[in-house]
Amino acid sequence: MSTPNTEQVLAELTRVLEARKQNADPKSSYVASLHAKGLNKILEKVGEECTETLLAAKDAERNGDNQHLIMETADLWFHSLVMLSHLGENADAVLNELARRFDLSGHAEKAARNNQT
Ligand SMILES: N=c1c2ncn([C@@H]3O[C@H](COP(=O)(O)OP(=O)(O)OP(=O)(O)O)[C@@H](O)[C@H]3O)c2ncn1[C@@H]1O[C@H](COP(=O)(O)O)[C@@H](O)[C@H]1O
Repeated sequence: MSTPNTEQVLAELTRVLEARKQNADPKSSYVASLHAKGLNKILEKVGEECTETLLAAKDAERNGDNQHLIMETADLWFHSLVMLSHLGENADAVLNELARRFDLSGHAEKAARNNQT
């Protein structure tokens, strides 16, 4: 099987996450078990994975091996997608927001945000 592209991976994961949220038994599905435990548990996992990712990045800088960092970042992305799903959103909303920012400098975007407040 060829390596799936970014769009295919996010689309398939989004489909599976939605199906697990709707139909799955928390005893057999980790995703369903997170939804059953509620938002605070999901946020706890996002926070944990965020910290683990930061530590893995520092290790990667020290030892030149990015493999652990990639695993931790995958955990962080996955739990962030479960968080979005729990709140009725999905990866498309984030991808659309990133697409909206194409060709917009980070400095200009930040200035526009500050002018809104
Ligand atoms: N991508 C993932 C994925 N990444 C990480 N994880 C799980 O996330 C958990 C977090 O890791 P931890 O080491 O923090 O787990 P833990 O210590 O057991 O967790 P806690 O006791 O602290 O809650 C592990 O159980 C991982 O297996 C994932 N679980 C599921 N998926 C995807 O979601 C789909 C649906 O999963 P199920 O709902 O389990 O069928 C799967 O087919 C995958 O595509």
